[in-house]
Amino acid sequence: MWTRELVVSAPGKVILHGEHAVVLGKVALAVALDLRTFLRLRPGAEGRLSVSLPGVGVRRSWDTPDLRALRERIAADGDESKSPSVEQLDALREFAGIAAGASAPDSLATLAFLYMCLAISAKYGDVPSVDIVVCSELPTGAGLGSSAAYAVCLAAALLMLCGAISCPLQEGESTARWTEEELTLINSWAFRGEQVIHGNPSGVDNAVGTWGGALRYQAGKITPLKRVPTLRILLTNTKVPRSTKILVAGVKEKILKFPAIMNPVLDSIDAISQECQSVLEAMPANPSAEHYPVLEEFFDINQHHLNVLGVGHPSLDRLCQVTASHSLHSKLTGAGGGGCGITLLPPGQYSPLGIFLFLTALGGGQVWEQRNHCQPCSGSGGMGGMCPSTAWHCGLQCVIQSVHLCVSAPEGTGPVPGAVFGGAMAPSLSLQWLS
Ligand SMILES: Nc1ncnc2c1ncn2[C@@H]1O[C@H](COP(=O)(O)OP(=O)(O)OP(=O)(O)O)[C@@H](O)[C@H]1O
Ligand SMILES: C[C@@](O)(CCO)CC(=O)[O-]
Ligand SMILES: [Mg+2]
Repeated sequence: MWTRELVVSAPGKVILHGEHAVVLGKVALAVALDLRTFLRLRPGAEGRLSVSLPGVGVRRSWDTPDLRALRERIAADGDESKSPSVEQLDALREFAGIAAGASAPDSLATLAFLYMCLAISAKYGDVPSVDIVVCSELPTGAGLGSSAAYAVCLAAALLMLCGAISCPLQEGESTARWTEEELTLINSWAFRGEQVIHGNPSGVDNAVGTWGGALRYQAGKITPLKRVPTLRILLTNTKVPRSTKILVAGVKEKILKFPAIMNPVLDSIDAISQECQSVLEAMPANPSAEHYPVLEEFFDINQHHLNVLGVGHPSLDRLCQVTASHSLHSKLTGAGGGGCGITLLPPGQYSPLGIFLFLTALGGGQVWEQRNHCQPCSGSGGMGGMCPSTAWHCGLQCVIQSVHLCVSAPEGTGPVPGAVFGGAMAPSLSLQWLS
């Protein structure tokens, strides 16, 4: 099908409002981040399928006849148009030597890979003889949609290998994207990958990973936001590990235990998302300061709600306290329980140096982190050709916290180090040549 190596890449995301409530059908607002996951595809030895996931320490290789036989075995245990069944996942675990109930990153990543590979090839084609490497700029399990970006890349690559979607990249082109129809199919399979990793995903993360940009998501309905103002958001990684699957299950339990208490909280989060959307769409491209107090209050109220749902963490409380002492407002983003928080930065008030100075209080010293880039390049870097180059945010070495500044539009206030999210700049799923 192709002669040169290909790279599929998908963005991570930040949820502004609506995490957890969106699982129960409420509205969420989310934007794509310019931190991406990259999947490299290379033709493999005939009859072998190899996968390497350096971010989670996986390196596996299987004979394709064995995978075909496994595929036949699990076909009877599930409906191909439906979600992965317990029986199918049990059979895949047994095949891969994964203990029942294992939820370590490597186990879930391998299971999602096997499920998607076999389910997609059963429906559209044959098990491919291919070499796959996935690496990411996103921290794993920190609320930035690493699982969804992984699932989106896998879905796109496997569907393309099986001929269910085109290979849109032509010689002479550097980057290509799939059609809306193809993206819809990719998104639906990425959702299934998320089901393997998350248990009960809403679908918002894979939607952002597929389409990029800024969007409103509710019960499977994806609506791009009409106008996205330039917002500066500070992204702070508490580095406290957590699992979205466990946090989502915990919220479900709480709702079942106290429905009369918890349902109004979910309704209130829904209202925050909707009000926030109205404010964002009413803001001009370069927003004046008057809208910020409202957005800040939304952050505060939602953060309290998320604590009520049981997905807070002392590290996130600390982020809120430290930023509040500088009159800034923060909330968790993604599943919570640690991971990342976001802080709204009103225009013109803080320079990167100013932010560095007050955030030292959070980390007790150095707060900026070396960011790993794994842009596709022709070098023979550590990740099998996806050469990880490095850059220092603001030139300051960092040990404890990772911080990204985000803006949503290229005409934002000067070159800001770190991540860019939202609107026109937010890149969607894409396909490139490796060299
Ligand atoms: N680069 C990667 N390679 C392979 N698997 C990955 C990669 N990144 C994430 N994963 C899989 O996704 C899991 C983390 O997903 P999880 O949903 O808990 O966190 P997240 O997606 O980063 O955060 P959130 O869901 O809150 O946005 C890991 O345990 C691993 O199985
Ligand atoms: C916590 C959650 O709402 C967002 C995780 O990024 C889960 C989901 O929507 O699938
Ligand atoms: Mg996830």
